[in-house]
Amino acid sequence: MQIILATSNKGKVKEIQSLFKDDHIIPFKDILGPLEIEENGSTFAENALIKAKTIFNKLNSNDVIVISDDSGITVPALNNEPGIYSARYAGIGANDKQNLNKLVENLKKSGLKETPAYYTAAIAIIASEAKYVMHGWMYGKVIDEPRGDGGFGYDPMFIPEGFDKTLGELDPEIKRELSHRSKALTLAKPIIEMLKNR
Ligand SMILES: O=c1nc[nH]c2c1ncn2[C@H]1C[C@H](O)[C@@H](COP(=O)(O)OP(=O)(O)OP(=O)(O)O)O1
Ligand SMILES: [Mg+2]
Repeated sequence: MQIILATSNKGKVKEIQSLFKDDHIIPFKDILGPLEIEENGSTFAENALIKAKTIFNKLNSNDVIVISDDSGITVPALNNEPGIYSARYAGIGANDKQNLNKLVENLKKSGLKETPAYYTAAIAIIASEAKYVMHGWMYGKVIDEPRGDGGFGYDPMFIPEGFDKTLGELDPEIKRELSHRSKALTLAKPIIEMLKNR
């Protein structure tokens, strides 16, 4: 049984592999090469399922477990932007830095130096005759002056609840314990164990 990760995001690969130290988790690119997947769902869960299903179908094997992650940041004071559009906030094909800069600009335009925000992760698992989605959230605030270069994406502007440093500045171990991704993957773990052993 192979465990395949249906993501092209290196930051996610690193975090997910570090949460599954005892398993060999293979990014799909190592088997299928690079692939663009259209994420046209209207929720994190739908998009996670689209990614996992696309890779599961391409692999065409009953002997794989495919895991995907669809995630993003939501800022209630900005009409819940960017939410499921986090990866394309500054336009289709935008990189992490451009997306972060766009969120910083929009905070400044609204005169918000800081405001509550949260990350959501939907983790989908697809295997032969099996389909699951789990969610996790991390609450905190975003600031209009990004700090640090740890993590990825919007991390330099996100301060988790109970801290005064951004995820760009904090030890990666703290994100590993608290993140939306780690919470959803904690729920995913027993399901993956069951699928490995069935
Ligand atoms: O822990 C996080 N720390 C910082 N930023 C984060 C995090 N989690 C999601 N994000 C942001 C990055 C990206 O702007 C969007 C995810 O978009 P999303 O489509 O799920 O991922 P992606 O396109 O980078 O890779 P892929 O679809 O191949 O999994 O939310
Ligand atoms: Mg994506």
